[in-house]
Amino acid sequence: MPATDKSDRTMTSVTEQEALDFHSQGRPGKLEISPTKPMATQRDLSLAYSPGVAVPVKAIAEDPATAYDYTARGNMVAVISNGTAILGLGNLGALASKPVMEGKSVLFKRFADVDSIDLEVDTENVDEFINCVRFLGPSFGGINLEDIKAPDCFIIEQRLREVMDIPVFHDDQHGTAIIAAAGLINALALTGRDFKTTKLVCNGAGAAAIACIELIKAMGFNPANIILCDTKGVIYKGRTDGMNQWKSAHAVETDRRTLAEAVEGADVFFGLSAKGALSPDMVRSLAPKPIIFAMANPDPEITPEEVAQIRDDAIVATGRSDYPNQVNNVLGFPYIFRGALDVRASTINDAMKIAAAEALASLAKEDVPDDVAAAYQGNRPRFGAQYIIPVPFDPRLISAIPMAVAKAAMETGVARKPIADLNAYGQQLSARRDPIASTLQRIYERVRRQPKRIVFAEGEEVQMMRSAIAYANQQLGTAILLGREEQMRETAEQEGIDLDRPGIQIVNARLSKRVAAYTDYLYARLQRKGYLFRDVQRLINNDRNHFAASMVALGDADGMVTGLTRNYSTALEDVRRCIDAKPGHRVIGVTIALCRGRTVLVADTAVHDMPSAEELADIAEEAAGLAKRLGYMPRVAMLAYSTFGHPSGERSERVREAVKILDRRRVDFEYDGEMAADVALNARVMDQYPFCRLSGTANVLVMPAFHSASISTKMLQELGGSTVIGPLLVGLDKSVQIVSMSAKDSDIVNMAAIAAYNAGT
Ligand SMILES: NC(=O)C1=CN([C@@H]2O[C@H](COP(=O)(O)OP(=O)(O)OC[C@H]3O[C@@H](n4cnc5c(N)ncnc54)[C@H](OP(=O)(O)O)[C@@H]3O)[C@@H](O)[C@H]2O)C=CC1
Ligand SMILES: CC(=O)C(=O)O
Ligand SMILES: [Mg+2]
Repeated sequence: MPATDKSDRTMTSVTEQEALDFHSQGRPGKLEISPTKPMATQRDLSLAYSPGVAVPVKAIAEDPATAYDYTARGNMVAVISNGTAILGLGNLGALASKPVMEGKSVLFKRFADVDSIDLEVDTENVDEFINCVRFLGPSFGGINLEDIKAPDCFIIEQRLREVMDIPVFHDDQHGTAIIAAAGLINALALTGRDFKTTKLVCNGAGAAAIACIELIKAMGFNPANIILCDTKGVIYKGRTDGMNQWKSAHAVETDRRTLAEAVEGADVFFGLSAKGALSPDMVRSLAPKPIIFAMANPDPEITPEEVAQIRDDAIVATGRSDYPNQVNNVLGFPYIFRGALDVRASTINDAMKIAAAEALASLAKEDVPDDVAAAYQGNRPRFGAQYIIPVPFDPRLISAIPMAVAKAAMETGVARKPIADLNAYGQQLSARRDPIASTLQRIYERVRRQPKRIVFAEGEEVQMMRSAIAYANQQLGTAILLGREEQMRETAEQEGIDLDRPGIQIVNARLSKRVAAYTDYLYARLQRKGYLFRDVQRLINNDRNHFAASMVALGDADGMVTGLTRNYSTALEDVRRCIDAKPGHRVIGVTIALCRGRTVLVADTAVHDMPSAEELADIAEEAAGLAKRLGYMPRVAMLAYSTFGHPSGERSERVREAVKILDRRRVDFEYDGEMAADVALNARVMDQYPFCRLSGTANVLVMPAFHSASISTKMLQELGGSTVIGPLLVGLDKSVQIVSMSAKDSDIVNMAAIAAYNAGT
């Protein structure tokens, strides 16, 4: 890892502007609420609200346990803070803590499919806080307390645990402790140490630190070998200044008084304090092969680069995602609550915490399979100093941790709804993985291994500049911004965008030495299609799409992304003047729709207006090919309004004929039709056609015409709450992707990554 200073590091992973834009773009903030039941008709309203709602009300009043059947309670966790210890930023108040709490809520959903809402409670008074939270029990299956300063957090958590009958879990304490313990188990094993004789110094004696020390002691770490420090130095027996009962419980007999004295010869340093607290001299004074967990956020007690400048025998972990060995509670809280909720645990006890830590530690020692390697940005990790703990995106976590937690809850008698079939539970857990996340991860990982040069054709657009920077920052390759440099720089300056960074190249079409080559190339293609040489010159000089597509066609770039300033079909026409279909292929658009854990590819969403039977068969082949490249086993449904001949009608004829053509072509994927969308997507409806050749519900839908494809995917996005990616252009001889005019930065970066992926990684 190159040596950079701390501020550089912060800036190279994401810029401050990127962080603000990320939070403000679209709907401000990071989460929204969406209903799980239809609310469309009078009947829906009668069921969901009065009078229907009275029935579950009475049922719950009679038997409170039925609240788990009739309401969202069982999968709902509140993330609650008063903002008195926001990360390592200190007491910045309840309101300022909201971005962190929203973030924790979305991580619950993203990683473990736990629904969550953030609640910021505007009081620093412990009793007021407790009184506010204690009455919220009926709303939630669990309470995740966050970023509340010590010692208040200890009192708050203890009292709430006593009065509430659902898990109350202070994440900064126990989440952190579980992850740190897992990392420690592995780091000790790697350095040949054990819990009994290792000497550990923990800087910080707040929420996270006290809980870490308590957990590792509960796991067998020798209490006499742990020294705790805070802002006043070593916490020794007899100290009175700045003490409280929680610190006193860990005070030791020692004549060391400062952190510098404490760390001398220590094997392990835990930092749960503040940025920069561990000095280079202190690092020097640690024992051979020291273990340094600098866990303060967002900036650690010392950076891995700083340690590397001093010694090369250390195992270093931080709380950040942009260094190896991220010891951060994000690895824990989503999965721990998943397991606790699934068995309706009344609490999260030590046995469940230890089980989670051990499961996490074991996972790091396992071989990393292909689909998991994607989460590691292409560097398949092997258990060792740079990989003591899995990354948060590791898709195995959702199976391993909740299972361990649920089992421990059952074994210790706190599970109110024990799981009878643990195998089935394991499968349910894997099904909760977000499928597109792993698909996109795979794409990003492959591109990182073979970075590509992608032209961002509308380089003067602010969104393109931001996306290009994100593309380069994510080490996907070189982002080439096409446009007038002066204009670009002026806009960049106004918007606070720094274009002079590695991975960004600016190409000014008018000044490019390649203009003549591109003009000759395009003229040769268009001269018999009614274009004069000067028409082509104008296209190359004035039109970014023609210039960019010619760059790609002549190998000056590997792929391109465009579409922000022109509608899809116009941009596609521009590109098609410069680039043909791949020999033997047909150019089509495929949209990826993700809804409720399912991914379906819909085609053709871009090119063919009313495809013939032959064209429908081609579309099926192209879409199935893309599905395979994305790692899916295609099951293609040829859609129509009718199913296997009923109702009969001329419009379904083409689709039926397309199926026969696929039969004749003997294609190597599953397909059938014609069928209606519900037959294709609903297993119970499909069962009514036992002769249907699909082995399961379809994951590729070939639409009978462009209008049905376009209308249905747009409806899915707007009404169905689906995430929709695309249309992805498939079948072109060179790699081009066109975004929609309303694309967000993240859409553009995804499309650029897909263009890079298709460019032959
Ligand atoms: N990686 C992870 O997953 C997590 C990391 N953390 C990080 O741990 C840190 C503490 O968080 P938390 O426990 O919630 O906060 P608290 O406010 O509860 O505790 C902070 C503790 O740090 C001590 N401290 C602060 N600055 C220094 C310093 N320069 N030298 C020595 N001690 C210092 C304080 O000392 P005193 O008692 O004297 O005031 C206090 O004991 C934060 O940086 C936070 O981001 C927290 C949770 C999870
Ligand atoms: C990670 C976390 O919860 C913290 O730093 O506070
Ligand atoms: Mg926290």
